[in-house]
Amino acid sequence: MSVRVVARIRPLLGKELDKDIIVRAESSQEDGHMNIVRIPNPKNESEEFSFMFNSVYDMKTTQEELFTSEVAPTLKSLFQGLDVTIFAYGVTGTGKTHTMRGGLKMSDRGVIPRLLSGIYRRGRKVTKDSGGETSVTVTLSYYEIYNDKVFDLFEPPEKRSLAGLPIREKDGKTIVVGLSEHACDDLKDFERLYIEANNNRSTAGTKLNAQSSRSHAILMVKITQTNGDQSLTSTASAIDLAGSEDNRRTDNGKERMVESASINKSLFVLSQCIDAIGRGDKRIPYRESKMTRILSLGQNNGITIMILNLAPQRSYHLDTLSSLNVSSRAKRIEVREIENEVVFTQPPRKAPSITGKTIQRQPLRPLANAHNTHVNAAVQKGTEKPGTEKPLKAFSVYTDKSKTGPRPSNPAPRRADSTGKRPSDPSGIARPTKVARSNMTGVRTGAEMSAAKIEELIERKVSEALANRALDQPATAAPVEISEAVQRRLEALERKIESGEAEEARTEGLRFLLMAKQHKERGEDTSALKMYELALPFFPGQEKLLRKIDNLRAKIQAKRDQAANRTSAPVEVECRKPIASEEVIQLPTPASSFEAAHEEPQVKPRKHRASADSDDEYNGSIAAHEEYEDDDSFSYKSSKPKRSKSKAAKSSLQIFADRDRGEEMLEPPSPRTRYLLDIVNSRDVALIRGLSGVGAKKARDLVEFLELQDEDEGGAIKTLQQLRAVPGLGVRTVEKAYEGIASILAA
Ligand SMILES: Nc1ncnc2c1ncn2[C@@H]1O[C@H](COP(=O)(O)OP(=O)(O)OP(=O)(O)O)[C@@H](O)[C@H]1O
Repeated sequence: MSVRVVARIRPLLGKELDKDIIVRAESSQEDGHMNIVRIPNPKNESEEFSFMFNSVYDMKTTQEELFTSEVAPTLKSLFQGLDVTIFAYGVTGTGKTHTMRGGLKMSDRGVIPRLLSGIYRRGRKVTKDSGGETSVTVTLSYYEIYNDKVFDLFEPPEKRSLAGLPIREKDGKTIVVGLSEHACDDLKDFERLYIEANNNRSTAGTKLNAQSSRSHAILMVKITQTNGDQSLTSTASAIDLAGSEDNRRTDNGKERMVESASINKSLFVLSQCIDAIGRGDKRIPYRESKMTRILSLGQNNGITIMILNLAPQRSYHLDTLSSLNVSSRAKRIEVREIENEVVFTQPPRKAPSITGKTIQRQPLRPLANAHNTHVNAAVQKGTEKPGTEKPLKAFSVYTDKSKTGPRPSNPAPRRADSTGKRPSDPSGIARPTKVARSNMTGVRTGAEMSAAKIEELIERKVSEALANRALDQPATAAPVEISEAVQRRLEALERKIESGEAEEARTEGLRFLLMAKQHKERGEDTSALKMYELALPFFPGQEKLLRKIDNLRAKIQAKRDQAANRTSAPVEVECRKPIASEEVIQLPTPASSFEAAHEEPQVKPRKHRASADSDDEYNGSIAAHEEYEDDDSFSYKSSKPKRSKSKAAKSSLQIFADRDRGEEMLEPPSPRTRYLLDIVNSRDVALIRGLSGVGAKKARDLVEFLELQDEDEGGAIKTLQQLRAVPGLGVRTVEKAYEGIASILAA
C-alpha cells in the first residue's frame, strides 16, 4: 500500500484577501470527491498546474471532517496491530499545527486529541467485547527534533542535556534512547500531559507565523492490548513537522536563522529521500537528518498518511508549488502493511535493586529480545516450556476477519520475507520474552529496570556527562555507586558517543560552511556572514575562515556606506530559479525554495569579485576536515592548523587552475576515465560508494567537496589528476577506482 497523501488548503486569515487566492481544490471524479489541487504557473498565469492526491480538503473543511475522513478509519487497523503514522508537511504558517493539534475549543481540536479520544473509545469497546478479558493500556512519548537534536518534551527545557537524546535502530525501527514513557489512562490525563509538554516545545514568532514551530514534534501513542499472558502492541505516531521557510520573508534573526537552516535542511533531506525512493535508488539518504531517520518514510510498516498543508494565497506561490511537487511524489512510496506480532509475556520477574554495591548486572541482551518473540513458531516446534502452550490464535479478539482475513498461523516467515528483519531463533528455542510491566501508573521506577533499561540509562548518563563537560560544568547528578562492570560499560559507551559527537560536530560545521556558500552565491552576504560565524566555533582559528568573515564584514559595511550615500534605496531583484512551465515534476523542491531567497542585489558579476572573495571558501572546511581525518586525537575544537594540511588544501585549489583545464581540452579523457569521472561528478553517494576502494565516508566527503566548489570555478572534476588532488581521497584510492572501472566495462 502506498503512502496516503492528502492536501488541506487553509482558509484566509486576518488581512488576507480573496483576490489573492490562487490555490483551488477540484474533483476529477464523477462522485465529486475532491482530489486535485490547481495552481497557476507563476511564469504564465494563463496556464495551470494540477496535482492529484488521494484527497483534497478545501478552505471550508472542518477539523472534524478531516479527522473523520482520514484518521478515524485507521483506528481499526491500529487495534489490529498495525502501526499508524500521520504527519503534517508544508510551508511555515500553512496550518500544520492547527491540523495536528488544533485549538482548545471542542470544534477546533485537531487530529491528535481526536485520535486519542478515538483510541480510548475503541479501547473500551475492545474490553467490553472481550467480556473484560482484554485490557488496553495507552502510554505516551513525546519529543521534538530541534536543530537536529532530540529532546523529550515531557522533560522541562532546563533539564535537557546539550547533546539531546541519542537515536538507535532497533528491530527495524528507529528508537530514541532514554525517552520517557507515560501511562495515560484517559482523555483527561492526556490533555494534562499534552498541554504541559507542548509548553516545552520550541516555538517562536516569525514574520510569517506568530507562533511558529521551530522543531519537528513527534507524539507516539503506544497501545498495548493484553489478554492473559499475550499482548499486542501497536503505535500511532502523530508528527507535526516544522515548516520550510524562505528567510527573505521571515526576517529571521541569528537564532531563528540557525533553526531555520536546520529545519530547511531536514526537509530538504526528506525531499531527497522521497526522490530517491521514487527513483528506486538503493541508497536512501535517511541518515542525513534525525527527522528522516525517525520518519523512515517507506521503511516503516503499517499505514502512513501525509497531510500536505497549503496556504491559498499568492504570497506563498513558489513555496506552495515546491511542497506540492514533493508531496505528489511521496504518494508513490510503498509502505508494507505488516501487523505487529502478538507477544507472549511471562509473569513479571523480580528485578534486583540497581543501587549501591548490591547491583547484580543482568546480561545486556539486545533490545530486540525483549519483544516480538515468535510464539507460534515455538509452539509448532514443540520447544515451548511446559505450561506456556497456547492455541495458535489465542489472541484473535481484534482481527477484522471480513477485511484482512485470518492471520497466518505462523507469521514468522512472512515477516522475515517482507521486512528483512531478523528471523526467529533458528534453534527453535524461544528467546527470552518481554517482561510484563508491573507498574502501569506512570514512568517506570528504577527498582524495576530491565537490562535494556539499564543500558538506556547508561547512555543517557553518558550524554548528560558529555553535555556537562561541553559546558565546562561539573556533573550535577549525585554520584551513584555502580559496579565495576557497569563502570566499564559506561566508559566504553562514553568513548563511543564522544567520537560520534566529534563526527556530528564536524558535519555540523561543514553544513554551516555549505550554507554560507549558498547564501553568498545568491548574494545574501549578511546571511552568509552569519553562517560563517556559526561555522567558526567548529573550526576555531581557521585563518581562511577568519579572513572570509572579515572580508564579508567589510563588503557589507561598504554596501551600507554606499547605500547611505545614495538618495534612492536599492531595488530588490527577484532571482529565483526558473520553473519549467510544462513539466510539473521539474518544479523546485523545498531546497530550491529556501535557496531562492535573495537578500540583496548582486552588485558585481561573480567573475570580477574581489580577490579575497573569490578563493576557496571551502578551504576552511577541508583543512579542518583533514585534520580530523588524520589525527586520532583530534578534537574539533582544536585550533592548530597543520602545515602539511594547509599545503594539501592549497593543492586542492590548484586542481581547478586554468592550466589544468587547458590540458584537459588538449587531451580528451579515455572512456574509462570518462566513466569514472561521470560517476564522481554525479555527486551520488551511492554510485560513488560503488567504486572499488571508495568507502561510504570517502564518498560522502567527495560529494561534500564537490558541493563546496563554485560552479564557475569548475564545479566538476575533469581529470584524474584533479581527482587525485581531492583532499582525503588519495592517489591509491583513485588508482583502485580506476582499475575497478576496467572490470565493470569489461563485464
Ligand atoms: N484550517 C484552519 N482554520 C483556521 N485557522 C487556521 C487553519 N489552518 C491554520 N490556521 C491558522 O493559521 C495560523 C498558522 O497556522 P499554524 O501555526 O498551524 O501553521 P504551521 O504550518 O504549523 O506553521 P509553522 O510551520 O510556522 O509552525 C494559525 O493562526 C492557525 O490558527
